[in-house]
Amino acid sequence: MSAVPTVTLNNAVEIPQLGFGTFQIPPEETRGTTLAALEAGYRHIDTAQMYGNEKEVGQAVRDSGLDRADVFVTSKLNNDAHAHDDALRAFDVTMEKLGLDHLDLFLIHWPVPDKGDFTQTWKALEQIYRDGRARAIGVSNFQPHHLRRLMENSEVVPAVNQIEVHPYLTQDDVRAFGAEHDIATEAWSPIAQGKVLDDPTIGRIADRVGRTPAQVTLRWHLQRGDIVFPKSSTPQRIKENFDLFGFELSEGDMGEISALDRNERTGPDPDRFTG
Ligand SMILES: NC(=O)C1=CN([C@@H]2O[C@H](COP(=O)(O)OP(=O)(O)OC[C@H]3O[C@@H](n4cnc5c(N)ncnc54)[C@H](OP(=O)(O)O)[C@@H]3O)[C@@H](O)[C@H]2O)C=CC1
Ligand SMILES: O=C1CO[C@H](CO)[C@@H](O)[C@@H]1O
Repeated sequence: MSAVPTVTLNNAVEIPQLGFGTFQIPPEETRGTTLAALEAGYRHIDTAQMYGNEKEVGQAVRDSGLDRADVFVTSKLNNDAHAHDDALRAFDVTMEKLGLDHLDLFLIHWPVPDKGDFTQTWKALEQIYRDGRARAIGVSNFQPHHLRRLMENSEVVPAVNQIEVHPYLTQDDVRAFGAEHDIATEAWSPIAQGKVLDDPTIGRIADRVGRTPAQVTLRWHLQRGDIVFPKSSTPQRIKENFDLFGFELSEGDMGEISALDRNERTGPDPDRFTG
């Protein structure tokens, strides 16, 4: 099994560049599916209060027999808990559900406008970070204007910004802003929930390198330097999506895939989403 590279976050914490996503895995399946991912070699699990499966993710991590220090666990704050004290309480509930003594990364899930000022929410996350209860804190679905406002009103720079990125939505501007400010980009829905897998360009490259369209797409993300966590409930795909380290895409392949950008989202637009 090849070792997964890590990305060094702006506070020196190391995060495995390839992880496992758990959105839409029903709670009753989450323990088994997450254990299958850990068994396949994944050491980074992405969940959220919104996904309703934190308890089962925590159960899988605890039942895996792995050292806690060897598994990187992320969760995200719900949109209805942005008030400062609500955020602190919601974090406590997350930790109770997970049954873990600390979290590796805690994110503000969305910069929702009507649920309180996210700079106040961020102060709660800073407190959690300073108390050592989360090793790193970050945001999700923030546009550069949200990040600017956050950084003007806070001390800790977010370690990551988790945004939708895939070949049909390459997000060059948000990623460039992150790179400039040492905020790592995490790419959610990295295969656009399957929508890019029938793309003829990706198919042609996959045929040429002898890999699947999903592997080619995930490899494209890794070579761009982003952090990814594809979701699958299918045992064979869980393994397939982890097997990304025995091949490389050429500069030409990378360029062709990046040129597929058509600014097409599978999820909500952060400037319109109200939670
Ligand atoms: N911060 C945020 O706002 C968001 C964060 N996320 C995070 O990102 C993770 C990944 O994104 P997600 O939206 O789940 O979408 P993905 O892009 O990871 O796609 C998942 C879908 O693709 C299918 N699939 C997975 N692997 C393969 C494969 N090798 N071949 C063919 N089909 C495949 C899965 O089917 P099957 O399961 O049946 O195998 C599932 O339907 C989430 O699970 C979540 O952790 C996601 C959305 C928003
Ligand atoms: O994490 C998430 C899962 O997907 C949902 C629908 O796209 C998002 O709203 C949410 O942020």
